[in-house]
Amino acid sequence: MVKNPSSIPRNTDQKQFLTILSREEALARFEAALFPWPVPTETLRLAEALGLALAEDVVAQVDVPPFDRSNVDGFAVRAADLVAASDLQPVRLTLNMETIACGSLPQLAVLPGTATAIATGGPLPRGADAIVMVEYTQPAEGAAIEVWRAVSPGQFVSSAGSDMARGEVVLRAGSVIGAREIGILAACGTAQVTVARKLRVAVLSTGDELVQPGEPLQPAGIYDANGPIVSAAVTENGGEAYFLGAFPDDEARLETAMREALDSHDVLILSGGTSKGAGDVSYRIIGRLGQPGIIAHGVALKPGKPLCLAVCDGKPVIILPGFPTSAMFTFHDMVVPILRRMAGLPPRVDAQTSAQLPFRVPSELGRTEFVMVSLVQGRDGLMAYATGKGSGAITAFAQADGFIRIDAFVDHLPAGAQLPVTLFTPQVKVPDLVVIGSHCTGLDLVVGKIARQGISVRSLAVGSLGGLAAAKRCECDLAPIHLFDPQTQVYNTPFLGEGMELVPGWRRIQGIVFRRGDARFEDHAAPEAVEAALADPECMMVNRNQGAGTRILIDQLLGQKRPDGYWNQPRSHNAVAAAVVQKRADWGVTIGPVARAAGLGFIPLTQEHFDFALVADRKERVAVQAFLAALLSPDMQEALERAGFSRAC
Ligand SMILES: Nc1nc2c(c(=O)[nH]1)N[C@H]1C(S)=C(S)[C@@H](COP(=O)(O)OP(=O)(O)OC[C@H]3O[C@@H](n4cnc5c(N)ncnc54)[C@H](O)[C@@H]3O)O[C@H]1N2
Ligand code: MOO
Repeated sequence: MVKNPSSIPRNTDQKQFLTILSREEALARFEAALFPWPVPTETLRLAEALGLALAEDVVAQVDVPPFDRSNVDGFAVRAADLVAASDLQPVRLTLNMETIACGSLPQLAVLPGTATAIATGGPLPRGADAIVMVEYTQPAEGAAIEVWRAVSPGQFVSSAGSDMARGEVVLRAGSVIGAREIGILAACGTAQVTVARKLRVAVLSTGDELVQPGEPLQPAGIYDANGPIVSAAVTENGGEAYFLGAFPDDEARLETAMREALDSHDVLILSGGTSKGAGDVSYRIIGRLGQPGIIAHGVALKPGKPLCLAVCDGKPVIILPGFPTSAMFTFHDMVVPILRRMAGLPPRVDAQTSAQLPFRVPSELGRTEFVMVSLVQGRDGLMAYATGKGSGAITAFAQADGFIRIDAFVDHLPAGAQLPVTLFTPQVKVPDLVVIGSHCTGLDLVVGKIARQGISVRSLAVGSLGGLAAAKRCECDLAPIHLFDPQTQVYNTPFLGEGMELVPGWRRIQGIVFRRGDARFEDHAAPEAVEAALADPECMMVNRNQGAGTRILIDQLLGQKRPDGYWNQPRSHNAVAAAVVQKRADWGVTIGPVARAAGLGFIPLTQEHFDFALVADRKERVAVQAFLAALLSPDMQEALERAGFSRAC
């Protein structure tokens, strides 16, 4: 990050920055500098070894089962005695005077013409070669049984070593120990195993602006998301994360922290400060930490270009880009394979599926681009909606089902392209209800209610027109819309396509927001307030983007006027409120609930209709019915009113 204007780097400061390598080249160089790496091992009790990889092959020290064992309750016999046994001609066998239970050692041999009672799991007595099930016998006079079934030799007997034989390799080095592996080890009497010990990974965030979650956010502060993300991702991939905190861009302090981290850990992962800002110091420190130092700084990846990979005296040091989505993506794509190999774990296997793009996806030439996507079921298969809000947005990664890859020399993918999608989860999880269109905090209330009923909902914010297009293609159940038709002066209904029905939602009051106490607005009606704002050259507005319903309203208010701030055109209601709260603007237009939540003054302008275009074909689906019932329920109507929305009459 850049601290102050005087520290913005001039060209001469930048010669050491970013020699961009391809992803493959960067990985190959990193691996060549790091491996062979002596996997650190430790010997642990079985229960402690869960999730770790075996460092050595495990050889069975005993036979399993250790003796020939009966698999059923019945009688140990000699098969030859029963060759002629049948329903009509049962064979009589004399009983030996013992019963072999589990754990009891047989004392008497089974001689021709005799049988010994035996339980499931009991050791086979000398002389016997098969078991006859108790169901095919009945007691006979004089301590004997009658048997009316023949048995073959070995029937219902597991012979010693048939499961695992002494000396056999039962688990190979590299196997990850789960419940099944623990079963194998316990069954052959192994109490301790030598495993690759968990990698000790030091995690450190950098940036003057970073504030730890739970602390108050100062002006221009940002909560440290990367620290917790990277720590959790290290743990998820079998490492032991040590989060050392967020450090300001102070070269001396950071260097001390990095040296200490490297002394006591196997790996050091930082985030932030890898790009071009003069405050970006961590990569400079690496040069002094050990040989060979930086291996790659700059990878032709999007997101993730400023990734920095280094090896300092045998230990990897990685600087992830500061933007959380870039940090998460580069960690999963470039760092996880290295960590797993260092930890003796097998490579991660990502599941794949195939899906179609609903929209054209532009891409930057020269960088392999990874675009996060959310999957929904379309008419002819899965559709992949890009969830991109830029690498600064954390939800792009968190809400995605997977990602698509766009080659470096492709500048866009056309709408309708069928592509492989790499999944973040082992299987595609198609949600019960899909809502695509405009977003509103009121929608969160309804979705929350049905989610508590166990219905999974995917809600994608692509704007009203994007929602209608998805509804037309049958990719969603409901499209939330708020579109005003100036010709008919009617909201939403004129925009419905074939096969769609209107489900009334709620009304949102659009109004002018201002900071309380501003005499240009306080206690004025809208026309006077706008007049006062336009008359004052110091008064700064914040606009909305083209295509937003709110923008139509603002244009009506302004007529031909273009006051200062007109070209600041954020894309959301909340951004308008934030601009006014933070004094980057003095007024703007947003909806009542957002104004109220931001503590701003509010002059109502008009009521906007927020409704749903329902895909009629999907109306009878259980999840759709649950949504409609939740929407109409009296408690939901009350909750919407409490949040500042009014009923659709
Ligand atoms: N002139 C150029 N500027 C930038 C370039 C470029 O090539 N030329 N690359 C851009 C790219 S791509 C990325 S990615 C970012 C990464 O920059 P840094 O790694 O130097 O990261 P910072 O500047 O420190 O921070 C960027 C951004 O992320 C926020 N951040 C940082 N750490 C955290 C954290 N732990 N938790 C949450 N958010 C964090 C930080 O506040 C900034 O908003 O650079 C572009 N710039
Ligand atoms: O490459 Mo950066 O990581 O996209 O924002």
